[in-house]
Amino acid sequence: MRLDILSIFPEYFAPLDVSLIGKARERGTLDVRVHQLRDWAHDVHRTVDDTPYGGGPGMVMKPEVWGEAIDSVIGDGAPRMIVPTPSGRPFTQELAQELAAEPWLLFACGRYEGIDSRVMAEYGSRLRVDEVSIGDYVLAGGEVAVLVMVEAVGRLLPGVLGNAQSAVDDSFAPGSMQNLVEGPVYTKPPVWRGHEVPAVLLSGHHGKVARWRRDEALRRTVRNRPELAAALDPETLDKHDRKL
Ligand SMILES: O=C(OCc1ccccc1)c1cn[nH]c1
Repeated sequence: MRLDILSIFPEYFAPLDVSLIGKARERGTLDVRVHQLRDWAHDVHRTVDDTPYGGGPGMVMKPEVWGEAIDSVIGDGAPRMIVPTPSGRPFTQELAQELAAEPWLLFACGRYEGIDSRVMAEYGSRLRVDEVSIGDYVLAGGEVAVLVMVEAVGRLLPGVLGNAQSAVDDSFAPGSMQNLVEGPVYTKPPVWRGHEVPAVLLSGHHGKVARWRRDEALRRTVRNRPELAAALDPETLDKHDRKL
């Protein structure tokens, strides 16, 4: 997968050189290219923003700079374009899986009050353009949201995660974990400061362990995410039972 990221703070993406993503890059699974948006701002101050039409506080990112930058980065190619913004569609594990199947993603990091809307309109006629929100809060810019999405997508790529199975069992993963969060996890020692690991997990009885995990996942979902639990139809609950 090729990833292009356009930002006025390319240094935000140094973390992509480490850990899982770093290894995927070394392996060639991921080809990440970070670009300084200001390289396409030609005035002496390399200005990328201006005051908003209609008035109001803050600044808006200029369409000309974005147009030149995107044209230069994509040529006549057609990546899927993702623009992080609080007003976007929710980023979910399902969308992460969808993006993980894309051969080429272009992330446009907005700052200030956002990017002139005509940029998304201009490229929307030629590319799949999605404005995406990672949550209902406002950040200073899209960079951190891109780091979140790149990690969520990158870990789903073949060979990136040590154990491919663990992605299948992720919280929210479509299929048996849809609308469910994962339950508690444990490792050695069997007793720590008087706290014992639930006996079923030491029983070696895989059916009982799977059922216990499903029940704990349900319990935690009801406690922490009642709105998801409400979405669990009896069929899903039953499937868990049948699956076990
Ligand atoms: O703040 C965010 O993106 C940066 C941004 C982009 C455009 C205008 C203001 C801020 C964001 C919050 N959830 N998901 C994304």
